[in-house]
Amino acid sequence: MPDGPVRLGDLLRQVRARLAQAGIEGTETDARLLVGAALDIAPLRLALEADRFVTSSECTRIENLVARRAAREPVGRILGTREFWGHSFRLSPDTLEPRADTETVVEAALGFLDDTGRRSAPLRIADLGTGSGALLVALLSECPKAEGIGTDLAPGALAMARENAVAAGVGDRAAFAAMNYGDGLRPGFDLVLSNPPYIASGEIAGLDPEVRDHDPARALDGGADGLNAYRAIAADAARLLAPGGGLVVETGAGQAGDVAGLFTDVGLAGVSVYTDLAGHDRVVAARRPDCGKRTAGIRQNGN
Ligand SMILES: C[S@@+](CC[C@H](N)C(=O)[O-])C[C@H]1O[C@@H](n2cnc3c(N)ncnc32)[C@H](O)[C@@H]1O
Repeated sequence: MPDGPVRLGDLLRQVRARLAQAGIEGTETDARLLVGAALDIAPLRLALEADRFVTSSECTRIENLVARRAAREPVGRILGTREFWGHSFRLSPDTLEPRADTETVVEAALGFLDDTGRRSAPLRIADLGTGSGALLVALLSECPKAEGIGTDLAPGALAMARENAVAAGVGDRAAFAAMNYGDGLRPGFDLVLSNPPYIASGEIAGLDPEVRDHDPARALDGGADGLNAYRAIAADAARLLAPGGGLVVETGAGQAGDVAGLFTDVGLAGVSVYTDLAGHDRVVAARRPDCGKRTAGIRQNGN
């Protein structure tokens, strides 16, 4: 960090160089978020103040945050919050930091509701392994008459999810409960969502430090082949879903085909795969057949 007076624009460039040296990609966004937080300036406004001088106490605050990021702590952990679907989610050591790719689950679920004309209808939604509550809160914020329940094994995650639901203005329609996926839930859900742990146990040691050292192990570890959670959810899906109800899950790299097979094996219909913004298979969706009624299938992106 600089010894003498420095302008904000120059300091931002120095922070980016320091983060790049530490092997971090996406330094522009990280630098803006960290410097913006230290100065209490919205990241998008920093460019407007590029010529102003940064005081030495401001430099110290920035240095503290940048040193943590250079040691590979994720920005969301440093700031204690992460944006998801336009809402701010507080994080704790018990919660996964929600990822932008997971918004594909929200898009697929909303596409399913729109295809069946139910986005504005009274709905029951379950989010299995809710973490920070990201998926449930996003869906409730888009579906005004829906109510939902998020489950998790981590009590700290459930407390944080509850807080996040209240902050997002959907707390009166959200409940949270400790259980193994949907084991203790009554049947009849219109939508079941999950972004479960899906990393194969043996791959966890090789993950980036941001993930391996900062996301809770329980949020990552999907067992020997990474598919344990999908087996459990598939086995309970026909019980949990109302006829015509949809199941939408996030999947990891190379897992979509296996998960689609698990869903087909338990009699779910309309099994479809959605890709994320990078073009990777990211989500598998299916529905419980609705005997006698005509319901739309779940679309693949772009169809
Ligand atoms: C990958 S994280 C997803 C968190 C959040 N849904 C999101 O998308 O950001 C998986 C979550 O599942 C929870 N979990 C792990 N095993 C579970 C189980 N057997 N039953 C319920 N939740 C579980 C973890 O505690 C963690 O919060």
